[in-house]
Amino acid sequence: MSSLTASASWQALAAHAGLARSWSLRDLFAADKSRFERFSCRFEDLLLDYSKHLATGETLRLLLDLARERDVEGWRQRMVAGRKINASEGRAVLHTALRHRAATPVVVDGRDVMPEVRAVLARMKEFCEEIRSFRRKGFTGQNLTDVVNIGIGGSDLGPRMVCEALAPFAEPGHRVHFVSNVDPGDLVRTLAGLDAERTLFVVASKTFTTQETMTNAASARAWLVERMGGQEAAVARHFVAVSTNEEKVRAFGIDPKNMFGFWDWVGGRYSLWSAIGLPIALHLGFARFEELLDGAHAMDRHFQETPLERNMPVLMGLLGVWYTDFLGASSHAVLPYDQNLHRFAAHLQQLDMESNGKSVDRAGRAVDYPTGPVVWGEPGTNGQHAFFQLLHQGTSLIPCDFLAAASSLTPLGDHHDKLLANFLAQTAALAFGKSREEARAELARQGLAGEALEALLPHKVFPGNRPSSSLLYEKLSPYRLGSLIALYEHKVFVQGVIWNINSFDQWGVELGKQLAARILPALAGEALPEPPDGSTAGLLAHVAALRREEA
Ligand SMILES: O=P(O)(O)OC[C@H]1O[C@H](O)[C@H](O)[C@@H](O)[C@@H]1O
Repeated sequence: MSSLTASASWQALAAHAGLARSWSLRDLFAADKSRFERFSCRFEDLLLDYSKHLATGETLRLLLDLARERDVEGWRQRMVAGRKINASEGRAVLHTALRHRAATPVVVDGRDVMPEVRAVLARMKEFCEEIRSFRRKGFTGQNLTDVVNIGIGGSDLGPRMVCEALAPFAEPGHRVHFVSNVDPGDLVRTLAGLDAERTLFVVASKTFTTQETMTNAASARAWLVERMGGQEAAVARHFVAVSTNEEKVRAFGIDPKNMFGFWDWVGGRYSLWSAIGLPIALHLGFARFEELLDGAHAMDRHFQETPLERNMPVLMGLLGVWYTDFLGASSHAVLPYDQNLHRFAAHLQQLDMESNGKSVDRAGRAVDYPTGPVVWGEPGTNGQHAFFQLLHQGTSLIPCDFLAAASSLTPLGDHHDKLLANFLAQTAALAFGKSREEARAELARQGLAGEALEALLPHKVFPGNRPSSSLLYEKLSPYRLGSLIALYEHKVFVQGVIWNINSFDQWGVELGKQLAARILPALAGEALPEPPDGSTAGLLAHVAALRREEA
């Protein structure tokens, strides 16, 4: 047994979970008229309603015991103080410094990192103003109207999600595009609609070695140079880089004066607050980017300063642990009833699954408890007409997060009321279901009786007790979005601490990269130094045969 599963608080939760299986949310609400007040928490205009969870006051008490026993408060302090909590890479974890808006220092290895952070922000601001005012022109003197971000993973998902979410705040004049996939279709289709003379490329890569990004960047550069009559000098006017690796940026042919730096203490999936957020600032204006940082900083302070009982990321993290480790859930759905957030789940997938998809603890020992769940989701109401059937009547327990704004950024007739009615209805339907008796009475009202009624009845029952959190805010804004993203970052952190894993490395993505590099020559018809496994060999042979047929 690991020290976690052997701990008193874990054992108490395991015993308590036995009781949870007989609870009904209808009964829990009936027994406590103030359940909503007791099981909700506020941060500014953001409300977390966690009353529709399979949890009692005792559950929360035991989960908070677990959090204290695992020293969530100590780890939190170590993270923001710049201690090297990413031990397998020997790095500090300081995305909070990127949005640190106070005048106080943040020290790593005895050095205050804030002057550098502010210096890069100042350069980003200046660059944004030059581009947005059209003072900085393209090589042929044209206005630069289109920005293409070339990056993948953390160098794509965060900025892309934020640009999509905050598009209603964008001022006209500049369009932002994102290219991530090495599939030629991504770059080819994006470039097809663009005029090279008016296009600025942002090559975004922490390492500046990622195969997809380097391949896309090289092809984009070739496209540009060709359209500029072979003049390499055009690259300096049309390419900037965002990276931690100046040497590789230089080797690629981008002058470091066109580079925006960041640091090894920023994880890729936590990097949208750094210069990786440049496309956000170019799209929305630098002031909006700063509002995003402000919102995240406010959530950082809430996370650091609020007692665990009322601490939103702590509560969300603990409820996730409750379902994953004690009630057998293996997935978690994120369902924004806010179309602006249509890429939110995609960003959270990397944030959560790359952080907590681990099966060894900090010391490298195999864990004997489930860790990070599969995170997935789509915006409502679309999901209702697709996969909600399984949420309501399937055999899996899938806790859900619903996110909704009280008011729309783009109001139109009664659309938003209908959106909210659906959000409220779905969370209630999941929690309270429809009993056999209710279904029977409904069918009888519809004129059914006897065998026909009995045959249909089981299909019409909704078991309920399907848990959800609701996150309700006034209206999406750069500030509110910043705080929502930071909320999830800290939720993931809390869970990583409980599970005693390093949430900040990602060794699991390396093997596939190594094998792809080994296999690549075979696709160009070269013999491999070592024969691949039988399946790979068979698939390669089939690719070759299909290509021969095509030729
Ligand atoms: O920014 P880059 O160095 O190009 O990395 C891009 C992405 O690829 C890697 O394989 C990691 O899995 C991600 O964490 C990272 O965000």
